[in-house]
Order: sequence, then C-alpha cells, then structure tokens
Amino acid sequence: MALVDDIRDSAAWVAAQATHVVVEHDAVAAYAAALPPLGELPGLDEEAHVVDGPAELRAAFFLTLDAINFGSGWFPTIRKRDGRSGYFTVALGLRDRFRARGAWSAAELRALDAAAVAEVLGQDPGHELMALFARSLNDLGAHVEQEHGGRFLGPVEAAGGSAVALVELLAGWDCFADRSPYDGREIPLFKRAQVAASDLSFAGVAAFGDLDRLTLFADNLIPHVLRLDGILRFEPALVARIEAGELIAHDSPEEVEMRAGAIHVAELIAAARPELTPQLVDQTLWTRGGGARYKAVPRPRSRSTAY
Ligand SMILES: Nc1nc2c(c(CN[C@H]3C=C[C@H](O)[C@@H]3O)cn2[C@@H]2O[C@H](COP(=O)(O)O)[C@@H](O)[C@H]2O)c(=O)[nH]1
Repeated sequence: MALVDDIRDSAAWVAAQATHVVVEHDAVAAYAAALPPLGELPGLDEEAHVVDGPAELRAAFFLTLDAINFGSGWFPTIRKRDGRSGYFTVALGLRDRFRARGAWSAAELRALDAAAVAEVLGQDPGHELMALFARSLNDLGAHVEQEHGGRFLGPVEAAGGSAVALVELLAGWDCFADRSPYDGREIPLFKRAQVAASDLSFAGVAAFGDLDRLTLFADNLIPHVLRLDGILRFEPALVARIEAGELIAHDSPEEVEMRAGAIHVAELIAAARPELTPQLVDQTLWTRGGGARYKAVPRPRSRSTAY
C-alpha cells in the first residue's frame, strides 16, 4: 500500500475508536458546503518564502524549511518576529538568509550547529529547539549530499512527477520522521514530508500529477480550528488542559486522536466536495487558523519534531 493511503486508513481507524477527540459527523456536510470555492483558496505566502530564482534554490529553500517546520510546542518560548507566528518567524529568518547568502549547501547543512541556526532565526543559541533544528538539518544535508550529489532537486527528480513517491522518499529520512503509537499500532502521519511535496508544487519546483492523493497535514492548528468550528469535539478534560496551557504529551492517545481526527475530517470534506482535495482543505483551514477568532483561544501544544 502507498504510504499516503496507509496514513489515510490509519487515521480513519484511529478516528473510529477515538474517545478523547470525536468527529461530529452530522456537522460535516454543511461545513464542507460552506468552504470557499476552488478559485478563492489561499496560495503560497510569497513574502515569507523564496518563490523566485532558479528551481534548485527554491527546492533548497523548501526542503530546508520543511526539515525544520516543527516546534509548535515551543513557539510560546521563542522570540517572535514583528508579531508574526512561530512558523512565519522561522520562514522569514530562513528567507533572509537565502536572500543575503543563498542556500546552505548540503555539506554546510551537515555541519551546522545550534548556534548557527539560532543566529539565522534570531533565537538564543541555548534554546532546546535550535539543537533539534540543527540535528534535522544535519540529516537533510547528509541525505542530499550522499544520495543526490548535493542537489536539492535530486529528490524531486527521483520522485518522477509523483507527490506520493516524494513523500515516501522523504519519509525514509530521519529529518522527516513522523509515526506515533496508538492502541498497539504504529500510525504514520508524516505531516512535514507531505507539506514539503505540497510546497514544492505551490512554488512551481515540481509538477505532480497525484497531489489529490496526499492527506491533510496533521499539525496542532487544524485540530484547533476544527474544534472551534464544531467539527471535532474534544472531551471537556482535554479542553481544560489545553486552555490552561498544559503541554499534551507527544504520542499520547489524546494527541494522536487530534491529529488523526483532522486527517479523517479532510477526507470526509473531500468526499463531499470532490474539487477540494485534502491538500487544499489543509491550505484553507490552516490559513483560517491565522485569524483572530482562532488565535484568541489557546491551541493544543505538544513538543515534538513532527510539527
Ligand atoms: N497543516 C499545516 N500545518 C502547517 C502548515 C505550515 C506552513 N505551510 C505553508 C507554507 C506555504 C504554504 O502556503 C503553506 O500554507 C506550517 N504548519 C504548522 O502550523 C503549526 C502552527 O504554526 P503557528 O501558527 O506559526 O504557531 C505548526 O505546527 C506548523 O508546523 C501547513 O501548510 N499545513
């Protein structure tokens, strides 16, 4: 079975027996119908990302960014840039580095340390997240150097026009690892490997014929959006912990149910609105999550390298 289908089936299996986070099935049809039409969906933020220049540079930017597109559990503790969110603080730091000095080469990535990453992102060198970012970038550099001759377009070309194949390739690298245990099974989620395929497509680096086979990218923000929108019901005790700012343990049943529930809801929406793929549902709901209504309520936070 293709990895993306394993993600989809596994998420449906979790959602079917979940007790902490339940899908409000009766509300999905109206919710799906009310999502904006295809022509009104948000695109890639062109200011925060490297969207011009050679394809090799854009490939390097998005693989580098998505190798560190995690840390939401630490975001309340990082120094935010101009009132931007944690994700955009990281993206803008990286964008500035690429504008000033180009990409890090694969060999440079392999040798980066936490202090060098912290400097580019405007953070304290001793922050725990900087060491995790450095480790992920070291692994990315090693794979690109050893398996693709130092070319960031290498993995894209190896995927041969298939987003599904690119996700499978990246999922085999430690820097994109994302599986969680649940009730005796290993649940593949692979949020960042799938975001990377999506971003490379939005940025025109790759032309994939099978983007419709990706699942939603399971982070902490979309479950929050779906909770406030009445599509995922969290048990009261979980809501209380989240709203008190308590960290929810990565790999706990509650956390896996939130992520799997969001993936499953996107499948239900895509079934009701066939022109909206799970990737586009993700883009719509993630962008919605930046709005004031969603920012006004504490979102779930877990400390992991997955998202
Ligand atoms: N499901 C999903 N989760 C995504 C993304 C992205 C960025 N992708 C954008 C980039 C180019 C395209 O325009 C994409 O829209 C980041 N995240 C996650 O959000 C979380 C919240 O972060 P914040 O609000 O800062 O605290 C954090 O865990 C982060 O890892 C996505 O696309 N989908």
